[in-house]
Amino acid sequence: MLSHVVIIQVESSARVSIGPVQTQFFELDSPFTLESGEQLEQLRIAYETYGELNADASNAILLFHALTGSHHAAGFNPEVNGVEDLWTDECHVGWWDQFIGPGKALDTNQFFVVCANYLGSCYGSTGPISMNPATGKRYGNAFPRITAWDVVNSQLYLLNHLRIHQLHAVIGGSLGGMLAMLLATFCPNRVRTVIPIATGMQTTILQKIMNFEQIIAIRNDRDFKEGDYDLDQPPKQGLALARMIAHKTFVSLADLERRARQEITSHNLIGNFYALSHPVESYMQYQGDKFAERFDANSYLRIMDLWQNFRLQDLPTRFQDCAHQRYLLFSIDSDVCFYPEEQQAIVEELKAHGIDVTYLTVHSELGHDSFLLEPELFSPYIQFILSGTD
Ligand SMILES: CC(=O)SCCNC(=O)CCNC(=O)[C@H](O)C(C)(C)COP(=O)(O)OP(=O)(O)OC[C@H]1O[C@@H](n2cnc3c(N)ncnc32)[C@H](O)[C@@H]1OP(=O)(O)O
Ligand SMILES: N[C@@H](CCO)C(=O)O
Repeated sequence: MLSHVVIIQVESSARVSIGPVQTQFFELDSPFTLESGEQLEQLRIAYETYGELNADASNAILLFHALTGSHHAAGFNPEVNGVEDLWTDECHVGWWDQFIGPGKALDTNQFFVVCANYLGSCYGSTGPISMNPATGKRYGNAFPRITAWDVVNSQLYLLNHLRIHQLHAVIGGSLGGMLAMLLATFCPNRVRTVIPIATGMQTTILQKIMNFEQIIAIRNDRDFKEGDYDLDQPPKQGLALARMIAHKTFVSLADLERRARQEITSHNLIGNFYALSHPVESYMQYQGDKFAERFDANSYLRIMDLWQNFRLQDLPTRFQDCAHQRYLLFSIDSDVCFYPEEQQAIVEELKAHGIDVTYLTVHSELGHDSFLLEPELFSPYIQFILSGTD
């Protein structure tokens, strides 16, 4: 009965949208040094904010998007300056619109929410499609390798610019959860509450294999040209295949079958020996093609690279400085991208270091992407922990 009431509240607040929002840009006024020691002459971070920062800047929440998301987390943003060519209808409504707004999980009546596009991505932050000041041409393949720390560090500069020295909370799902934990453990004094969702402390062997397959899929596209492709002729087939490889780990098999309409939109032969024979093939092909229209291959490879090499280092030492933090950690029981065992390992590590953790496994039929699609499963708990006083 009680959970029924909660669900009704979330559904009714979900109708209250934050409304029109605009992309903002932060530009660092000096070169940005990457973890590798290499320097980016210019650093630009695209971001959005929702709600108002209070007088003592104590109500800020930093939200990390996942692998292919963007800074556009809530409301309606019809365009992103400079990258219109990668901006599709799918992206107009923020990817966490159901979680952010008045009365929602990240309640903008109380909190100031910041979401920034990853360094290296393709939605407005400096990345492979940006102009290289040294050559006057787009970086493309010349864009350097980046690490998870580089993404986090770039966002710390943004927080400094916004005069936010301590976050009320940092939150993220999937790869975004890894970045949230990285920030929380490497900069413990800047974070009070940590909310990682469906994530892990290091890349698993299965993820490494899946990611490697995707990297090879892009590399093998003849249009890839070792990364020196023309943006007018990008390696769409490789990117589409990469998305198909990944998508089956983001969506449960049962839900994939349900999502695929009983229709095969293209009966094209592959070579002269195989025609699409099942709606799920048609659906997967469509998902791949749709993704190839909205993402840049070099950006995808940079983000894959940082995921492949992700590992939270020196945890025993780092957690010693995190005793003041509290965690709300979520597993999704049908997740085959970040299996619940990975979050259980996080819980054990936190408990071993005396860090306060609330651990919840939500039941979903949808798989890993549940955290993007089912606000009613997460929102009441997020609201509860965010409203806790220090
Ligand atoms: C820049 C941005 O922020 S992009 C938007 C934000 N995105 C992110 O943050 C990434 C995370 N988001 C996602 O991965 C996705 O949006 C999800 C998983 C949450 C939802 O995926 P969707 O593609 O919207 O939904 P779903 O998986 O049900 O697929 C529906 C599509 O498949 C098509 N489809 C269904 N069955 C078939 C079939 N048999 N054959 C061909 N196409 C089919 C539908 O027509 C529909 O097409 P449309 O997207 O053009 O309307
Ligand atoms: N499907 C989401 C989550 C993956 O972790 C994305 O593409 O970003």
